[in-house]
Amino acid sequence: MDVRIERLGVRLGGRWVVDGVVATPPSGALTGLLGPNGAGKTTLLRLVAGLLAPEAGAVLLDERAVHDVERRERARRIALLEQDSSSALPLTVREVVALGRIPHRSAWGADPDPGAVDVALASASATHLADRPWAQLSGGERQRVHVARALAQQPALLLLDEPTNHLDIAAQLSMLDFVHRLGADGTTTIAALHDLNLAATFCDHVLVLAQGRLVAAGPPTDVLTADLIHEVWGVQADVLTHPRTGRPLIAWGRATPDRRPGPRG
Ligand SMILES: Nc1ncnc2c1ncn2[C@@H]1O[C@H](COP(=O)(O)OP(=O)(O)OP(=O)(O)O)[C@@H](O)[C@H]1O
Repeated sequence: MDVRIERLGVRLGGRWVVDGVVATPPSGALTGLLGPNGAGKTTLLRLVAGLLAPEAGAVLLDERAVHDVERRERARRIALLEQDSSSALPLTVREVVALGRIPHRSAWGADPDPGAVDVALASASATHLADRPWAQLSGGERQRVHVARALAQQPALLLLDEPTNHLDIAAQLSMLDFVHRLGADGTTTIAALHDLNLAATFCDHVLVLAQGRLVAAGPPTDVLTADLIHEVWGVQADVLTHPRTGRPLIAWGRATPDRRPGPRG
């Protein structure tokens, strides 16, 4: 799916928390949405999903404003994994993941891809949890299931808010690798991530937000420089080159105590 973000802005609590963002995340690729706490990442994802109405600008999906896309089509084509979306559902894990298939079912309940739930469970390293009661899972287990439910939806646009939260390192790597490979089928993914090394390893493109504004965009190798990291996060870092992947490899130094992160310029 093609996504175009045009001078997008919204105020919450009287403050512009997304402010004049212009971006075109590449289609069929994984874009990392980066920025300090409170930068506006979640708000931007909700605007792109059409869950929040902008006060300025627009989000265009395949050249149509997201609010003009009919609800059922949105439910089928856009998946949003929200942060800490927990609930006490009296369901098994397999049943929770199957909720992601509802928009695809025919009027009489048939699923056009009966294997989708199993593929999604495997992609989120959650196959072994399939028959467990959802309510009894640990935080990381629940996060795997949330990711699996979003993947089961087989969306054209996948929006992930901190999908690696609570996951152990093996689950983080295999999930991001799977999500990256979805691009080959044309899925456009935007993932808010805090781990800049994971973003550097898996993302084709990154958008960096600070105080609601877009301060940098492009391939991680161009964007994730020591200067940018210092300006946005107020942290000293050495940016090396990964010996195998050629991607940036960030070695952390110290936070600069009196540095307030903010937009560049
Ligand atoms: N309903 C609301 N009313 C007022 N302010 C809000 C509301 N929702 C979010 N904000 C503020 O908007 C700013 C952006 O929040 P958002 O959740 O988008 O940031 P984020 O980049 O996702 O942060 P984090 O990395 O901490 O998850 C924050 O300062 C937050 O306090």
